[in-house]
Amino acid sequence: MTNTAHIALRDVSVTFPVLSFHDRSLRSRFVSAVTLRRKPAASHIITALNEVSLDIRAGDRLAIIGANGAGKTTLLRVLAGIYHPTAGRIDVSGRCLSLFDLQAGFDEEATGYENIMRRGLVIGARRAEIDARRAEIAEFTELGDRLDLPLRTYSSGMMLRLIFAVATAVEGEIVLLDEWIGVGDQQFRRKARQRLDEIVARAGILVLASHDIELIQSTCNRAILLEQGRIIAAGATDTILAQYLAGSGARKA
Ligand SMILES: Nc1ncnc2c1ncn2[C@@H]1O[C@H](COP(=O)(O)OP(=O)(O)OP(=O)(O)O)[C@@H](O)[C@H]1O
Repeated sequence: MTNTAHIALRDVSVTFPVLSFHDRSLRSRFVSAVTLRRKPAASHIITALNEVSLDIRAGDRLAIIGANGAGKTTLLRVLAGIYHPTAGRIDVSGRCLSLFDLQAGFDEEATGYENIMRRGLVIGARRAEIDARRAEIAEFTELGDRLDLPLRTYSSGMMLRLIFAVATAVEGEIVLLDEWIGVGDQQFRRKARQRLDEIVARAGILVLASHDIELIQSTCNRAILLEQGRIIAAGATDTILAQYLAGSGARKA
């Protein structure tokens, strides 16, 4: 299953039209209504990704590197199908397992067990698959009877255990990840890291968006450097990391 995964992006751009506070004000909406302007025009267009072209093939462990706001999360969301490109084209062959956007799909009032299903569906699993793995997921969380209680009664560490257990029980040929390795207490963290290593080893493609240099070096064999939504460098991990670190040093100096 691991050698057919492939992702191709051609000139992919993602823009967000943003209304300022003024545009959203009652007065502005009233003026729009009486002048029959349907919607106030967006006062800013934020370009989160700008003509990104990229091929990711089986065996690639790709790091997405860049400063805050460079477009890393946006690119992960495009790969996961959460955002559609405003322009350009994306082709993904292979099943994506999205291990980012941690809070998505959870309901505070639902029990741990109910949330296992909700979250599983959000990250791309099928209902039957989650049902079949329910006991295994529950065991991995080590939360026992607390899984019958509503999520609002959980500590943040307990919540992370649940998120992690669901995420890593699902198979994916393409694994999309950001830097949330440090889950839970020391004992759980060891177990989590081991589980994550297994998933990455099985996946055809790993895409990791991170600021964690050590994690990138130990996990990835390729990297791209994003700046203001554009790929400004691509190549071997060490080369691209060196370029990024030299650039961020220069920015601070
Ligand atoms: N929903 C949105 N609406 C408007 N602008 C957005 C939205 N999401 C992202 N942006 C903008 O797009 C750009 C890229 O954001 P993104 O979250 O992809 O950056 P990032 O590289 O992941 O940053 P960080 O390292 O800080 O997490 C930023 O300028 C951000 O403000």
